[in-house]
Amino acid sequence: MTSTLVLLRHGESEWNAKNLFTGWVDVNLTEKGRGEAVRGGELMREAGVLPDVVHTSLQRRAINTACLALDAADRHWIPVRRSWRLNERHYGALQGKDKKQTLAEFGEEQFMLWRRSFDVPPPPLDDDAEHSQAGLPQYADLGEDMPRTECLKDVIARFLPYWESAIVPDLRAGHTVLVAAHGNSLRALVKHLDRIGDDEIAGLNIPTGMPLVYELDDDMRPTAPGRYLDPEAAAAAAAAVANQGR
Ligand SMILES: O=C(O)[C@H](O)COP(=O)(O)O
Repeated sequence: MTSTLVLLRHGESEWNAKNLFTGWVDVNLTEKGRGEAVRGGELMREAGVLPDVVHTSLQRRAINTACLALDAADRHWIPVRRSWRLNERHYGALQGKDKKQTLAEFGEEQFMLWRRSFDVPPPPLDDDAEHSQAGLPQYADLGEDMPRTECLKDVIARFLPYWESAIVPDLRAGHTVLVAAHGNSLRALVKHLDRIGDDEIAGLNIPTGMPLVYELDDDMRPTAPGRYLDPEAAAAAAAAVANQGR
């Protein structure tokens, strides 16, 4: 038996539009981002890929993307589960900083280490800093798990327990599962599914609002490479993500 997994990065956010490092800052979708989410749902409906259950992060750009996409696919009524483990990578002291200015200030090598290396996190964000999430009610239960910065390795470490304990059981039950999340939490999942190496993963960029569909076997291994429902638009949008800051 195979099961179907659909990955959907949120549509364009207000800080994507301003080219700011966002991470755990809870910004909303832009009008364009809302349109991308609706289009993502239409693509799912047209392809007959109809989620039975949705998992989202605790961040409104992913939550609202899931609502808009599911509404467009006539699947607004399915059960929903949310976890901080699906949140965007915590971008540490870079949260709120302009990507272009950061590149100009620190240079290409450091910029890419912070943005795409596997295991180099940006400097941590102080709890009393403007863009800190420390003390927010949605994270009150995290205790020691509350990040102040993360690299992709850290994201994988906090994402995989949720994958195993919450998403895999839904897939094993035969459900088509939608995961509505973020550029780097989805890079973590794609790295795991496609067994992408720690160095190679730097080249993977996930576009906003583009459903990416996997068929998984009983061992939760992809039977074929993941396929974007609109491959041309996805390739162009992924290239735009890669070029942020330039
Ligand atoms: O948090 C952010 O700034 C974005 O959602 C992802 O940014 P990145 O593509 O620069 O990692």
